[in-house]
Amino acid sequence: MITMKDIILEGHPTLRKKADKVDLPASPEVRQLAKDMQEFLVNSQDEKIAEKYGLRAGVGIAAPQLNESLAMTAVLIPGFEEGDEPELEGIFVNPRILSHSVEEVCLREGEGCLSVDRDVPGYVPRSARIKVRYYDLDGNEYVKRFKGYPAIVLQHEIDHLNGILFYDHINEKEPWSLDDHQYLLG
Ligand SMILES: CNC(=O)c1cccc(C)c1Nc1nc(N2CCN(c3ccccc3Cl)CC2)nc(N2CSC[C@H]2C(=O)NC)n1
Ligand code: NI
Repeated sequence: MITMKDIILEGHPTLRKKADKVDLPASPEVRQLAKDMQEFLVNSQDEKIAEKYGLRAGVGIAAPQLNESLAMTAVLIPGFEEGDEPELEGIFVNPRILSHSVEEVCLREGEGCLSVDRDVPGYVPRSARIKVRYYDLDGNEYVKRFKGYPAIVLQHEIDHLNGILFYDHINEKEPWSLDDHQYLLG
């Protein structure tokens, strides 16, 4: 199982690389990596398992964070109530943002990242709505639109595939400022 020692931290060069495209249909190794990434997210969100193994909770993880420079990310955003089906769950292979809104949203509390083990305060402006083309492990193509928290999480994870970290987007001079096309979420 993946634990925090497997997740590389800022300063590691792989986090700043553009990840390679995944050959599809995916090899058994890539399928196993995808499975391990999904399992990590489930474990990280389970209070008992997270506590037992010292896992930081996440709703997304990208292969480069495991020092695998591959364009693949796993997302698991739980539903609002216990027992609800997830708000978003899946493996996104070779994702590409095809178009996005001018309007931007920020998480009210800022963002955290499994590869950044410090607090970096400030709003992280992201497109409020995105249209994403991606593939599944068998090579089937999908084009879907996302908004709200799922859109934020997907942009955070797709950034990892392009060597971008969340704090690259924070306004250095006024980290908690918003201009007139930026809104708070949540
Ligand atoms: C500095 N202030 C903050 O971080 C911050 C502070 C407060 C609130 C938010 C909302 C913040 N922001 C933030 N909180 C999250 N989690 C909230 C808790 N949750 C979780 C925790 C426990 C069980 C199950 C779950 Cl689900 C896991 C996810 N996740 C992200 N990000 C940024 S996009 C990718 C995503 C990610 O997975 N990061 C590791 N940001
Ligand atoms: Ni991250």
